[in-house]
Amino acid sequence: HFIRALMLNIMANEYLWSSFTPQALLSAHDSVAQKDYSPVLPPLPDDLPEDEEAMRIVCLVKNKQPLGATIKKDEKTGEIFIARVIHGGLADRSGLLYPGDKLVEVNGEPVEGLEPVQVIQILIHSQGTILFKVIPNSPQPPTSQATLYMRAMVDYNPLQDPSIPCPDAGMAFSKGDLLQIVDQRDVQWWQARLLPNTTDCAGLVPSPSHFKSKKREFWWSQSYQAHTCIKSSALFIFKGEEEGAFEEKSADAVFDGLIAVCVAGFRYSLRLWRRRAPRKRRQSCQSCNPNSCHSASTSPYEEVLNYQRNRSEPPRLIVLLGPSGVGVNELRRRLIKINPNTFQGPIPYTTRLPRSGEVNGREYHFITKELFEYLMVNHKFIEYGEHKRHLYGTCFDSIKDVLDSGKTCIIDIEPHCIHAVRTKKLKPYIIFVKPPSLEHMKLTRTDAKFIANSYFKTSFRDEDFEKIEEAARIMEAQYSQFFDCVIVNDRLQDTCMDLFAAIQHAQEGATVDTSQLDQLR
Ligand SMILES: Nc1ncnc2c1ncn2[C@@H]1O[C@H](COP(=O)(O)OP(=O)(O)OP(=O)(O)O)[C@@H](O)[C@H]1O
Repeated sequence: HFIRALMLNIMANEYLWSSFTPQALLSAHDSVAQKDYSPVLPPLPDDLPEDEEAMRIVCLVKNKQPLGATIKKDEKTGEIFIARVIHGGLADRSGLLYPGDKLVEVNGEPVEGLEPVQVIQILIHSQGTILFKVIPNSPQPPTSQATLYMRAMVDYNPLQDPSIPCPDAGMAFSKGDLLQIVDQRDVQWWQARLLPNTTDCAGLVPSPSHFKSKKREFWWSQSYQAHTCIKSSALFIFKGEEEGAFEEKSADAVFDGLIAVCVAGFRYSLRLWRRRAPRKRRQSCQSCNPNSCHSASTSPYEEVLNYQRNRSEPPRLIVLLGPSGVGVNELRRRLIKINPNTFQGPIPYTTRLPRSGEVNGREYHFITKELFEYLMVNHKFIEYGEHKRHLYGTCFDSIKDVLDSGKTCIIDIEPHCIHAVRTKKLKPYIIFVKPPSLEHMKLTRTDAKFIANSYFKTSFRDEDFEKIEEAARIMEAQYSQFFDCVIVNDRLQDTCMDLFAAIQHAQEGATVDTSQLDQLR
């Protein structure tokens, strides 16, 4: 006979036994009392019959920690077994209860013929100590599994999932959450912890295979839309009636206050294009590029690694995105203006001829239409479009040039281009610039001007703030799983500081001069 006893604390009111499904949750709140035992426990039974099967007796004393196990009934034999031991729970840490162990008695009451829910009731109504008598499952080989880290691409709520074996043992998560996958032995149900709380008891989450087999069920609030690629002919085009609102370069000068290399015309053209009603414009995109499609799947998770930058590596690409008018360009411009040796934007490509004073490779890379189209069909652009019959585009090579120079490349993109930049090489750090409350927008944007649909700079009206807020909500609902950081653009100076700190964090290991922080004010 193999008998082991363990004195554990349990508190009855902390039980999670709320599941009354056939595979009911067996979860008590207890912990190994390593040191002091209170109350003093009764002696272990010494009158065990000689012919009894090998048994293990586990004596528990209630406290606040979860037992972390589930039970289920064998429908054929009526026997009750431990179905699952949850990683990090007491059962797991004690090493005394294993999946497959047959439950014989709880507090001296035989469980034979009982339903799992009745077993749970015994536990709920138990005071002080609880004695489990189990017939151990055959010894299980120790498992050595690598811990995986995943980013959730969907929201999940176990309480709305009819397929989970035990909702109370499930773990809810939201898009963008980081999960530590601690147990993948069950192909359908993984065990995971929600980072950064690595000491918590794990919970059940659906595995990707489960997701595949259950993807039609309602609990996946799947708002992610796989990117649709368009043919190279689908450029965004400024037609006659929109032309002439500004001379492109002078408009940059008006808007940005400086005509710098980093704020060249494509940016402005792109912003004009973005002003067009979505139904009028057609998106260009890059997501068919095989190098960038790895993340555009409909998998519920995406594997991630802890990033520790090697100093010999180029800095990560910094991507800003946010609803139009929230201040993305203002923030990018300020960062680059104050730290031109640290930050830079990519030089755009264009098919138009250089104007007086413009230098190839400074304001733009001036190239032929044939070359532009060649680059386009070969997925070399993140975004591209046509303005006044000239093509403009942001090319991956321009980003690479900045990164190779050791500077941090900052770009701002439309959210549908996220997939294009999410490559292992660029390791983009995606920062969502979020508007503050309507009230704060009104307070802080009193002197601000933005480009309205008419393409003329104008002051913000209340309805513009409402549109920004609504656009931010939609963007967040659809793309938040890709955000590495969210920064609320309330007071401009504070936002600049936050942005600077976030970029510094992203480039951990990089030499970002913090003495420049004051200049951002
Ligand atoms: N935190 C802020 N406080 C006050 N004014 C701000 C703040 N952020 C931005 N602004 C001002 O709001 C206006 C619009 O900002 P900006 O042009 O950067 O918007 P955007 O997000 O880049 O939009 P788009 O890309 O559509 O042009 C500018 O006048 C800018 O100076």
